[in-house]
This record gives sequence, C-alpha cells and structure tokens, in this order.
Amino acid sequence: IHSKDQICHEDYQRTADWLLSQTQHRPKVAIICGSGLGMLADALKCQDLFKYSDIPGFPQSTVKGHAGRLVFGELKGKTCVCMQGRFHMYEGHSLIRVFKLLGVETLIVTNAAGSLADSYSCGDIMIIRDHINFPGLAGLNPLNGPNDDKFGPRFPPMSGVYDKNLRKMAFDICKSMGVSQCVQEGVYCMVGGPNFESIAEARLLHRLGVDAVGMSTAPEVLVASHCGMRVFGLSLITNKVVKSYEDNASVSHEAVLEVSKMRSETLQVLVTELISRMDINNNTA
Ligand SMILES: O=P(O)(O)O[C@@H]1C[C@H](O)[C@@H](CO)O1
Ligand SMILES: Nc1nc2[nH]cnc2c(=O)[nH]1
Repeated sequence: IHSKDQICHEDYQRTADWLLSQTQHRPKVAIICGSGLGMLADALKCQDLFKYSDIPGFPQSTVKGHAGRLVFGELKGKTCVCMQGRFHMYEGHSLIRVFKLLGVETLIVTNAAGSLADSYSCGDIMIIRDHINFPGLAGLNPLNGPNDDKFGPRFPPMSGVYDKNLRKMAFDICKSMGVSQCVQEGVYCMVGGPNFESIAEARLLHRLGVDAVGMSTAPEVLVASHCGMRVFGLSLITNKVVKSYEDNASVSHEAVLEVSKMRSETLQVLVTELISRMDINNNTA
C-alpha cells in the first residue's frame, strides 16, 4: 500500500485479513486522531495495539504528534479501532478501505485546524458540517483511477456526508458537558500543505466562506463515504490563521500540538459519549 497507483482490493484485503487474524476485536467504529489528539485512543479498554511498522502493507506515520499505532478496543461496550497517527495527502497514503474490510460502519475523524471565522477562538471545537476539498477541485482526489465497484460507485454524491443525527447528538453532548460556548459548527477546508497559509491565501479562503483550514480529513471522508460509511468529523481550532499584514503572529506545528494537548481531554469525553450514545448496528444514529 505504499504507492496509491498499485493499491487494489486484494492489497487492502491482505492487510485486513492479517489484522483480523491478530485480534478478536471486530470494530464497527473507526476513530482517526488528529495532530496531538492521540490520547483519544487511551479511553479504549482491552486494547490490542499494533505498530504501523508491524502491519503488512501499512506505511509509516511521519508527522510529529502522530504516534503510528493502530489501537483496537472497547469503548462503552462498542468495539472500535483507533488510528493513533494518520497519513496526510502530503505523505501519500490512505487506508480507510482497510477499515471497511474490517467491518467498520462509522468513521469519526478529528483534526487540528486553523480558524478563518472571526467568531472562533483558539481551543474551540468545530463540528464539521461540510468540507471543501481544495486539492480535489484541482483533480487531486483519492478516488482517482479505475473505480472499484466492490467499494462504491464511480460518481459518489458528496452532499450531506457529515451525518446530521450525529452532529445533533454531539451538540447535545456538548451542552450536557457545559462546553457549548466553545463549540461551533462550520465548513472545513482541506489544503494540500505541508506549508501553512500565506496571508493572501488566508484572505481567499475567508472570502470563500471557509471556517477552518487544515491538511487532512477530506480525502479520508471521501473514501469512507464512497464505500458507504457514516461519517462524523471534529476540528480542534489550534490557531487563528493570520489574515492581516499588520499581524505579526505566526503559526508552528509545535504550537498546534500544544493546543491539541490542552483540549484533548474534552475531545476524548465528547467522542466517548458520542460512541456510547450512537447506534452502531444499522448505520443510523
Ligand atoms: O492530522 P491533522 O490534520 O490534525 O494535522 C494538522 C494539519 C497538519 O498536518 C499539521 C499542522 O500542524 O496539523
Ligand atoms: N493548513 C493549515 N493546517 C493547520 N493545522 C493546524 N492549524 C492549521 C492552519 O492554520 N493551517
């Protein structure tokens, strides 16, 4: 699975079969941990843990703040698999289809993102209502190439991809956690990275109605939705994107990780409660 040109159903299946032979867990929910959010996996009980380097067909996670482990376990009686370390498009991989072949029905995706929306603050949690896949608009799409009908259709719709019921459920949970004041719902824009935005790019994204920008999530969501998974997404706002030439602030990956760590416990409680409340058998919340 190292070059996306060579990946076929059999490659994904081989990796899935190996994992199924190594663990008794049969996950219905997959969680992808964003930068610095790896502790989302810590809540899993009865863990089976695999380093990416030990999994046949898995590439290495190369970004700091992404441990590079696949963790299987139980969360409030639901079987989950958690990616402690994601692969970004700038690293060149996507492994969502392995989850599909493991039997996963729901994908929960998290990320660290910078905010464009003026009303957002650092540390806010944004429930993703929709996304703009910027590389996709220019033809860089994980669904490029011959379509494998065993996974999904050639021309998948992308309206209503972020499940409405799960979004409402998350809002209700935030209310009961007493954190509604720092919860937003908005549009996430994926850019290719790995650089952060120039001021002119930030202004462009702001004008386009983007609320938060990051370098992941959209490709994973596309592949998950293409193969029929239900999707829920959260962005942790780790920084405000600089939009003014008078503003001397500047972002760094270290600063992103610091804010992620500060807020990861809140995200862990939210994700745990969401999984606890969701129906996982028939793909409806
Ligand atoms: O994996 P995510 O999307 O959380 O990572 C974000 C985007 C970049 O990869 C990195 C920049 O700090 O964090
Ligand atoms: N592209 C992008 N990704 C991020 N990830 C965390 N913060 C940011 C940001 O400001 N821009």
